[in-house]
Amino acid sequence: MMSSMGETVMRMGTLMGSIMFIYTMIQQFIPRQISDYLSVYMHRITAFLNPYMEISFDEFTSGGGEWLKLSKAYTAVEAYLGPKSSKFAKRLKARIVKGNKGLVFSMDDYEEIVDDFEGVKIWWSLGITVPETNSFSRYPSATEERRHLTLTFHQKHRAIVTKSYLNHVIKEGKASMIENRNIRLYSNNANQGYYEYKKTLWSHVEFEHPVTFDHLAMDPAKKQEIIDDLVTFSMGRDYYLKIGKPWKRGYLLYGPPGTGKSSMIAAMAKLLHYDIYDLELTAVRDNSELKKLLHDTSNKSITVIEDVDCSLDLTSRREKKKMEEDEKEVEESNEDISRVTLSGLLNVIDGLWSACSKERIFVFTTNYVEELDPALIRRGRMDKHIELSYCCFEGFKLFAKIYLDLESHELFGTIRQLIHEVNVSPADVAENLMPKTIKRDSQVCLQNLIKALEKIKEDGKLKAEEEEE
Ligand SMILES: Nc1ncnc2c1ncn2[C@@H]1O[C@H](COP(=O)(O)OP(=O)(O)OP(=O)(O)O)[C@@H](O)[C@H]1O
Repeated sequence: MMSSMGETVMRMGTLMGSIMFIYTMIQQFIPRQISDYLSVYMHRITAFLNPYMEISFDEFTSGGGEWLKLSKAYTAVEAYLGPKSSKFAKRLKARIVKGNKGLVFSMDDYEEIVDDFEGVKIWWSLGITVPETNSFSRYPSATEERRHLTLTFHQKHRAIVTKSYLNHVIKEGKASMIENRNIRLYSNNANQGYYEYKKTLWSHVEFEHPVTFDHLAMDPAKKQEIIDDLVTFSMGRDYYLKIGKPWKRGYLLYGPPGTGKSSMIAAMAKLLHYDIYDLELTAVRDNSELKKLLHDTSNKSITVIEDVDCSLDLTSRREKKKMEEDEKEVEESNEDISRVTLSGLLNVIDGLWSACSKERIFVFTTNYVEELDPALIRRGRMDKHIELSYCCFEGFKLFAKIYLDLESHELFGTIRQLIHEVNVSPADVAENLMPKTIKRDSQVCLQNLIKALEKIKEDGKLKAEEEEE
């Protein structure tokens, strides 16, 4: 059925081609006025005989002057067709695209594939045009052959194709582009490119942190609760629209050093496939620069302020300094100091502009939650407070499984007891359990950990005795 429809379209094309050929021949022997008059009818006849319509997407659009720029619509359609092409097209092109996880497939030139949308058949084909130009161009891209993707469909489906199908194609295509590209880690060390257009507020690297939620040692029920919360948020577009609130969520991660706050942020980004914007608040000059920076982040992203207590401390220290020194001196010494205030920060999280973006997550981390201003972390601003704490026996078992492939061992009992008695961070457990040599000797690794835990216990006792005295 599919191929017979394809053949029908092809036969139509051939018929139209023949009619146009005959018409062109006749045109040469008849006067101009009659030819113009006939051409109106020719279009009507061809439209009547051919019930199929075409929409095409050009690979390049004009970038001003002779420059051409890659069309966003074409790229999205190409991304949408990628998986279908690798499944159905007989000839494929494969290429490596910078920032993508693997090879990117697309259909080869003059290839055609069929798509089905709510029972409507749509044909996609990839064609090439070579621009006719005799002029010499300094910009080769303007004269090179250009590709275009064309979709053909029966005109009775015009409404469904133009209203629903194309929206679906662009949306899916963009989602697939995000899905397939590597996560990026941005930081606010301004990118000082030589050229003006290369200067950006954020610079980025590919984010290749291997940690996922599977690697995080924490209470399994709590872990699952966080995963569910994140997934529900990422699918909450309609919910946020319904309740009339911006589609954003704040997480406050707190706990002693080495309990996995940074690791959890990496796992969050991996789970949702969001970019991370690591905002170093102390490097931001003032509230208006902060606003610009936040404006410049993309949707589907996590903005992180690590050790937020330290960043905001700086503000109060500066204020004290201001009182101590005379105004002029302060101005000079403050040139390199951040003037970001708490209210400035609250404004960018909650202010009107925050409603202009979608799918944004804010994460603040701190080792000292009690020192934070309540206004900063009140529920609604930081929707979920997550405490990351000392290592429990479950956490140790996860490390033993990952590092040593051990489900159980006679030394597990001793370790369970010790972990119960001392406050030890997951980072310390991981560090002391990790094999020190390439050869993984489980017995030695477990004994190393026991020694470390016993030392922590001893140190704790000594400290307690000193305090008593
Ligand atoms: N809960 C955990 N699960 C698995 N690994 C952990 C956990 N906590 C810490 N680690 C390990 O310890 C190291 C340090 O952890 P991480 O930087 O995530 O902790 P942190 O809480 O952000 O520390 P800090 O407050 O000092 O920045 C990482 O290499 C990580 O692999």
